[in-house]
Amino acid sequence: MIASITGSILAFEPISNQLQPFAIHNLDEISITEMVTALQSEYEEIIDVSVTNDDFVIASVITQEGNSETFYIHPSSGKKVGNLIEKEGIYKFATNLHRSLFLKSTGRFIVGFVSFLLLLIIITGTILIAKRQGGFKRFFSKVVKEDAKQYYHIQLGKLCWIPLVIITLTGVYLSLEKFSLLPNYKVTHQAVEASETAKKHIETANFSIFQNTMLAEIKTIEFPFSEAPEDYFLLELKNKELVIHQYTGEILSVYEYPIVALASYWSLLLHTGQGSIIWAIVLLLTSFSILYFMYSGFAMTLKRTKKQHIPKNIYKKSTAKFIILVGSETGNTYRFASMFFDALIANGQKAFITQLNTFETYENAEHLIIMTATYGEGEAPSNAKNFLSLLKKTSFDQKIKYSVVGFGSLMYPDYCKYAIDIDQSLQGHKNFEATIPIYKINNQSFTAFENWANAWADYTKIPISIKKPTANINLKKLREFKVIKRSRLNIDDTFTIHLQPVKKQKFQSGDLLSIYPEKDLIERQYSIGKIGNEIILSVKKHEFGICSSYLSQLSENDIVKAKIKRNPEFHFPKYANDIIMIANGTGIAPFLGMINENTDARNLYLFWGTRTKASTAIYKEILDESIASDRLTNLHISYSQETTQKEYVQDAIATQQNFIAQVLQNDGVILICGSVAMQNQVLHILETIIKSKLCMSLSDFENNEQILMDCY
Ligand SMILES: Cc1cc2nc3c(=O)[nH]c(=O)nc-3n(C[C@H](O)[C@H](O)[C@H](O)COP(=O)(O)O)c2cc1C
Repeated sequence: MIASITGSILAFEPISNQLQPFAIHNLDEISITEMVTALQSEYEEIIDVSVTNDDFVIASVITQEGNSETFYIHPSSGKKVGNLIEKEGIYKFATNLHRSLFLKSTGRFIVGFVSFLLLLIIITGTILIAKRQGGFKRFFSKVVKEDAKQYYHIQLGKLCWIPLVIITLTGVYLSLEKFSLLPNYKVTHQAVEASETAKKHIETANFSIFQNTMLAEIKTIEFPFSEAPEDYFLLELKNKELVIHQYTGEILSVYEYPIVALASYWSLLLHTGQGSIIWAIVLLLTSFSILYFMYSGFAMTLKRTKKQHIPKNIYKKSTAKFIILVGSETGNTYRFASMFFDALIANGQKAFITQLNTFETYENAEHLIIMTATYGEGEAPSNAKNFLSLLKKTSFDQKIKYSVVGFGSLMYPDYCKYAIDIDQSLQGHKNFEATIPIYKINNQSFTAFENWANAWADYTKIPISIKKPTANINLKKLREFKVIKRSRLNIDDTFTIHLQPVKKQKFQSGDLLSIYPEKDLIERQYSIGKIGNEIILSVKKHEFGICSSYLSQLSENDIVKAKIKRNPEFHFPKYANDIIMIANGTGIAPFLGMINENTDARNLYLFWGTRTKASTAIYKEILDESIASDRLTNLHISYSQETTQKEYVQDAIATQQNFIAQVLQNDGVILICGSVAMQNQVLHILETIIKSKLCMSLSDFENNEQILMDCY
C-alpha cells in the first residue's frame, strides 16, 4: 500500500517536470553541432552538457565574465533558460519512502521483495483468470458479472496487465541493481595514438559524429579538459560511449554498454515515467489500481472465508446415516449444505458433512446427498475434482440412496454440468439408487433450494425444516419510496407500480431497485424504468411470492423501503443511432423508461414477447404515447398464447436477420431484458446471424458493448 500510494505521488513528478518551461521537446531535431556552435558563441568555455530523462539540457560552462556556472539551457540558442531546480520536498520524501521505507538497506530489501511478490500475484492471477474464463485463448473474452468486486478486479486486472508487469519487473530489477546482484561491468577504452591524426585539424562543428547525432540520443558530452591532443571529447549515448579526437572528430574508441546497463536504463525510465507524460499517467492509474486490487482482493477473501465455514461434525463418518458431500469453489454451496446439515441434526438424524474429494466408504450410510457447484467450462470445483475417480475405486457393501443438487448459473452454457456428470456416474453404479431426480439451482436461489429440501423430505419422510438465512442488510441504509399508483392485475398476473423517491435520488432506467419485504428481509431486485422522476416497475405476482404479493397489495401514498443499485452496464446507449430493445414479460420495464430518454429522435425499435393481446393492457397508454411522440420508431409484439399468431420474441428476431446485422454493423446497440431462457434463445439466434451475415462472433459485439443484457 505504501509503495502504491507513494508511487502515485511520484508519478506526478515527471508530469510536472515535462510541463516546466525548461523541458525541450524537440531534442530529436537538434544536433550536437547546432548546440556546440551556439554554446561556443555564448560562453568562454564549455565543461560538459547533459540531457536528463525529463528532456532538460544542463550545461556547465565558464561564462564570458569568467564564472563557472551550471544551469538549464536551450540547446538551439545556447542561452540560459533557468537555474537548476531542486527536487521538491514531497517528492524527496515519497522517493525515500517508496525506495526504502526510511529503513535503508532493510527497507530496500522489503520493497524489492514485495515487488517480487506482486509479480507472483500477477502471474497466479493471470492463471486464475484464464482458468475462470476457460483457457488462455479466452483470456480477453467477456467476464460474467456475478459479483461487482470480483468483476472489476478481473476487468481492471486485464486492463492494467501490461503496466503492472512492467512496474513489478522493473522494480525487482532496480532492487537487484541496488544490491549489486547483477553482473558487474566496467567502462574501458583502449589507449589510442593521437599524434599523426592531429595534423588534419577540422572545426568541431564539422565533426560528422556531431552533425549526425541528435540530442535525444545523448546522455552527456564532456568537453576536452585542455588543448592537448590526448584530451578528448567523451560522448555518452544511450547505448554506448565514444572517445572523440578533439581536433579531427575521429572516433578513437567505442564502448558498447552491456545488456545489464541498457536494462538498468530502461528499467529506470519505465519505472519512473521520466520523459513521458503519457507513460507517467499510465503509471499513476496503475498505482491507483493496485489500491483497488488490495481492497477488492481483501473483501473477496473475507467474504469467502466467512462463507466457507463448514459445521463441526458430531458423528463419525462410520456411524452416520446421512452423508453430505460438498463441491464448492467460492463457498456458497457450503452455506446451503450447512443449512441442510443443521436441519438434519435438529431432527435428531446422524449426519456427516465433508468435501467431495474426501469421498470413501461409509459403513452405515443410507443416504448420500451431493451438493456441488460447476466451474470453468462445466468442470468440477477444486475440492471435488477427484470424486469421479474415487467413486470408481471405492467399494461398498450396502445400497445407498442418493440425491444430487447442482449449483450453477444459467449465464454459463454448461449449466450445472458437474452435478449432471456426478448424477450420471451414480446412475450407472450398482450400489447407488436415486431418491429424487437431480435438482439444479440457478444463482443460489434460496427458494429453489427450499423446494428441493421439501421434495427430499417428502420422499424420505424425514420432516426437516430449513432455517432461512438471516438477511445481511443494514436497514438504516434503505431509502423511502412513495407509491404514486399501481395498476390492477393484468390477465397474466402482472402489474405495474409507480414509485417516487421521498428524498432526491439519482437513478436511471436500467438501474435496479432492491426491495427487502419485512417478512423475510431477503433481497429481490427489479429493473427500473424511469419516467419523469418516477420509477416504474413491472412485476409478476407469484402465488406464494412474498415480495410480489407485498407489492401487489400496496396502495397510493404507501411507503416502500428499498435501495437503488446503479447498473451502468445496462443504461440507454449514449451515442448509438440505432437501438434495438428485446424483452419478454416484465422485462419491458426498463425499456418503458428508456424510450423517454430518446429525445434526439434516434431509431429505437422494441421487440416484446408476451402471452396474449390482453396482456398489453397495462402498458398500452405508455406504448401508444411513445409511438405518437415518435420516441419509439417501431414496436413489434409477439404473442405466445394467441391462437391466430403464436410467436415468441426470438421467432420475431429470427425473421429480421438482415435488419439485425445492419444495425450491428452500423455500430447500433441491442439491449435484452427478461428471462434467462429467452436471453439464451435470442443469443443463439444473434450468434447465427452474426456468424452468417457478418463473419464475426457474438463475443465481439458483447465485448464491444453493442449487446447489453439484464436477465434473471
Ligand atoms: C469462473 C466461473 C465459472 C463458472 N462456470 C459455470 C458453469 O460452467 N456452469 C454453471 O452452471 N455455473 C458456473 N458457474 C457458477 C457457479 O457454479 C455458481 O455461482 C455456484 O453457485 C458457485 O458456488 P460456490 O460458491 O460454492 O463455488 C461459474 C462461476 C464462475 C465464477
